[in-house]
Amino acid sequence: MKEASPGYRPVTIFVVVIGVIALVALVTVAVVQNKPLTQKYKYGIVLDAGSSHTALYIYKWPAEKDNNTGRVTQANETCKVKGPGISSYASNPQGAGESLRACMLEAKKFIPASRQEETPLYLGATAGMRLLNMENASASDSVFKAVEEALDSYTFSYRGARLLTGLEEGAFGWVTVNYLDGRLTQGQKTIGALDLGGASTQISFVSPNFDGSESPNNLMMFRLYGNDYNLYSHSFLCYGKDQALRQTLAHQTQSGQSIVNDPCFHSKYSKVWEYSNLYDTPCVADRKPDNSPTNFTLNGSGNFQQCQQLIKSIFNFTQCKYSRCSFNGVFQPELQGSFGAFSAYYYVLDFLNLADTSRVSLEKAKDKLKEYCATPWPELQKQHPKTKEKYLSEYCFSGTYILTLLTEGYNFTADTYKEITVIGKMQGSDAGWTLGYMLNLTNMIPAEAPDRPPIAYPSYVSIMVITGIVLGIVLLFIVYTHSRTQCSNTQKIV
Ligand SMILES: Nc1ncnc2c1ncn2[C@@H]1O[C@H](COP(=O)(O)OP(=O)(O)O)[C@@H](O)[C@H]1O
Ligand SMILES: [Ca+2]
Repeated sequence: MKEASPGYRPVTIFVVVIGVIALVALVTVAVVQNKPLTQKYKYGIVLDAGSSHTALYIYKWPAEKDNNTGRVTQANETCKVKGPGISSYASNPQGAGESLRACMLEAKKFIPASRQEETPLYLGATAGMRLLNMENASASDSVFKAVEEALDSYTFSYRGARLLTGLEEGAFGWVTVNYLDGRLTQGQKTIGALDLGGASTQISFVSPNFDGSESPNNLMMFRLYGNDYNLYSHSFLCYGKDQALRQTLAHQTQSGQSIVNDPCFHSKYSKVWEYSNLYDTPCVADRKPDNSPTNFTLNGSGNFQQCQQLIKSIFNFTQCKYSRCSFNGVFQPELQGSFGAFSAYYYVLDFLNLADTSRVSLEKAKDKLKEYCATPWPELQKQHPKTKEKYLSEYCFSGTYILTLLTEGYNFTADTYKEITVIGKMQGSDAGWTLGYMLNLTNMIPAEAPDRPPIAYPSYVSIMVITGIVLGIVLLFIVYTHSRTQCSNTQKIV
């Protein structure tokens, strides 16, 4: 009877124990390395309240990687708020809040209900509100209040609406493009950022000798993933393309004339401007001529060179109290490295087919623009029947403004112009300050390099292979001894 039960020998038990340990190790390593198996996302919302319009961006990142590297991306197409920017609601602040409704409802539809309460919601306003604040501080306060009340009424985690400083606007644009390009985690060379808006424009880059000592107001210091950056950044208020255009118009209407022949607009183009409307911005208000008629008529003459001369007149190159300046007495260190140019740089240069700077040199761009500006307005309208008339009529001015700003203003040369990449989207996310702003406010870019994965990849693979082999041997061994025991028992019974 005793022999009938299969007696396990100590060596068998030992091997089985080793097998179980190996199995547990295998499962543990696999779980630690690959958790979780299904991807879950967290979300964040940023509203960019620009001078010309407001846009809503939704960002998403893997739920388990709040604090990890380069994983935040734009979740869907930008929602463009209908109507003008919030700064245009000075006389109807409630309207500013209500205008955001459609995009907020779209965000509610897009973000899973279970995530909405924890989803941070920010609104940042830029140069349009900076101008309104200068012009009429109580009106800008009312607009902010109305917008805050509206945003606070949604299920998201509302974290405030505020006016960004020009320095922040420039710096967060720089963070965005470098983050999306994966340049921050390993401390690679960064790229500079060029942002062109309607009311202001920003330039931001790291320059080797810039430490802020010459011009502390242009310094933004970052410590990201264990690397220190002394970023130079400047925002030129009134040098976004809409306000720059107004400056050129102001320049041409100083004697209160009723007709202006403007080289930055196409021949046979004509538009009536009200003096009160043109000068209704702090960028030119103090230059309003005393005895002007109510209106003036702008007639285009379509001449690139003359347009460039006119645009140069809005830059002041005479005074500079620093070792070097861009324009208007603003310090700018030596240009350094590559640049990414986005927002209106992209809209305009893309439309004009000048965005590929590696193929279209600065000289070629000027030639093409010369030809473009010389195209009569009716012909252009025929060629682009679907393009918004306001944009279409202004591309000659905007293109000329961009080339003049870059070369005369920032001192880009034919050589350094090639270093500019015109960017619409990067890895599916729009370039702009919003992503950098959210990453900063949610502390999603750690100051120090993040921890490595629990086990380095080569060790992980080795552990898996060795345990796999051990397990295999153990199983074979068990099967072998078991069948032998069975076999000898059978023989004995027989
Ligand atoms: N498709 C387009 N073509 C040309 N210009 C555009 C297009 N879309 C937007 N813009 C312009 O881009 C600029 C965006 O600036 P915005 O962000 O509103 O202002 P700011 O950054 O100065 O507060 C505006 O001048 C707007 O008219
Ligand atoms: Ca902008």
